[in-house]
Amino acid sequence: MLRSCAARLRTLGAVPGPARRSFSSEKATQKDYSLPNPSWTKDIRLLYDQFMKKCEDGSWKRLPSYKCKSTQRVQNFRNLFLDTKFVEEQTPKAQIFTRSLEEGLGFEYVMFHNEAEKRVVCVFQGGPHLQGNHGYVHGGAIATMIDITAGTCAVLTGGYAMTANLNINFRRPIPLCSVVVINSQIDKIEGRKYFISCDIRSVDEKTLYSEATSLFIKLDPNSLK
Ligand SMILES: CCCCCCCCCCCCCC(=O)SCCNC(=O)CCNC(=O)[C@H](O)C(C)(C)COP(=O)(O)OP(=O)(O)OC[C@H]1O[C@@H](n2cnc3c(N)ncnc32)[C@H](O)[C@@H]1OP(=O)(O)O
Repeated sequence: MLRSCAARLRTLGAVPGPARRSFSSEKATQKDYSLPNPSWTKDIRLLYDQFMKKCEDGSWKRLPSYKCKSTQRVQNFRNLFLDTKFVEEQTPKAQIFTRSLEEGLGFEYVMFHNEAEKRVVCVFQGGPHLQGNHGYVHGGAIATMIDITAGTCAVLTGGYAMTANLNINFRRPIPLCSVVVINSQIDKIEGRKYFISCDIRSVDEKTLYSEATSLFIKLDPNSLK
């Protein structure tokens, strides 16, 4: 399976040659990485198209995704929660972890948000550099995807929040280079606490790969700096 995955990526030009690095130094920081690219398989394109159709009546929205982008939301976060010295010295080098690998090799995904249902769905294709056990996606990569999907759900519902607790049951291993659907929804809000559940299923919904519950705490500007 890994061989076919690498061959497909090579055909698509997504596997780097010896002189290229895994971590990209490209300047295209304004590129929207949630749009289809040549490494996307038929499955992720199909789901992308289905969700884009659902976006037409405004009930769902595709969420753009950047390596690093200075949006108003990011500026506000910096002002409220980071100290000035850190911002000046470190944030110019900062990049979104899940967008740091070369196209097709790591985290390929697109998220959709349904505001009325307080749900975020992420369509995810785990590339060959996310291997844990042979032929399967690493559990840490799965946890990362659950965290960012649930985290996005929390932030879009309640504002800046951080993961306080994340419990995952890994039910079935996720084959490398396959496409899965990560579904997150807010179960309960208690003050600053956002309880969010998440599951990961196969495209045909028959296989449940992972289930998770999480707690996100809405940030208090006075408690972080
Ligand atoms: C368009 C695109 C949109 C983009 C969106 C961007 C999405 C990005 C997504 C990125 C995703 C990536 C995300 C990441 O990678 S987040 C990275 C991993 N997480 C962290 O590093 C967080 C570290 N922890 C903290 O900083 C603090 O503990 C926080 C901020 C969480 C709370 O400290 P704070 O000082 O503020 O609050 P408090 O201590 O007064 O607690 C408040 C209440 O909460 C209860 N409590 C606290 N902890 C726990 C616990 N573990 N279990 C159960 N309960 C807990 C506590 O008992 C209290 O309850 P009560 O006594 O009031 O009843």
